Amino acid sequence: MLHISDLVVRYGSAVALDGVSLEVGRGEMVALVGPNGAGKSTLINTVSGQLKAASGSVVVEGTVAQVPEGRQMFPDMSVEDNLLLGGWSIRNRQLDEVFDLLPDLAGMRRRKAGRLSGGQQQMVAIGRALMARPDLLAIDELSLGLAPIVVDELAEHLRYLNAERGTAVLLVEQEVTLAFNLCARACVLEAGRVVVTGDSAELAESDAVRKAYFGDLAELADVEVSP
Ligand SMILES: Nc1ncnc2c1ncn2[C@@H]1O[C@H](COP(=O)(O)OP(=O)(O)OP(=O)(O)O)[C@@H](O)[C@H]1O
Repeated sequence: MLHISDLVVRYGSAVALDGVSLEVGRGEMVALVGPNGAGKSTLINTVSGQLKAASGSVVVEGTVAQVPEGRQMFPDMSVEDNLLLGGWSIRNRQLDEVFDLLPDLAGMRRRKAGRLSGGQQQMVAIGRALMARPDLLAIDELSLGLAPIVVDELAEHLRYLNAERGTAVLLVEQEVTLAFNLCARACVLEAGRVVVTGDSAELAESDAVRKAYFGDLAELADVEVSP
């Protein structure tokens, strides 16, 4: 449902993506990993339409919504009003549907977003993106600044969303163990190019991938990868 072909994106004369091709199937969860500056955010911002391609193509069959890096709440607005901002483009706003998927949000709907914990804000950011009823959810850094237990809970919500609604997920994630556990397939980017794309379980067992791209994360070989 997402077809990226030979994509080139530049910032002025600097090339951030240099001929990237990637496919995401309907209902598939794909992780995008790689070192700092590899082009992960650039790719996701191009998929969501915030950046323009210099050449190549991005085709999405359906709607895409992004959970931006840093969550980008309106801190003085309530959780509910933050969520409603995500539903501006559809007539029948989907608050109840989002509360079904993320029940904790219902209990905090009247609270100011700025008063919430980082994990709660991330849940609001996911809920806000879901208000657009996306076929593809593009998430830039799910775990950034969050405690592992909070991240596990968010990951469980994403698994549920994927299983129940068939929502595809493109996940940019620094925590490779999390990315590989959550997503059956992964794409490794480096310096604006795809180094390897494949089954997360196989990548986790690949010495070359571990040593070259994930430094000393040797425990990856022992990670159990969910189907
Ligand atoms: N607004 C910008 N103007 C100029 N160069 C940029 C801009 N944003 C990103 N870049 C450059 O583009 C390249 C890719 O950056 P990008 O943020 O997409 O990488 P990333 O993989 O998401 O990195 P990180 O993990 O640090 O967020 C880097 O060399 C970066 O310095």
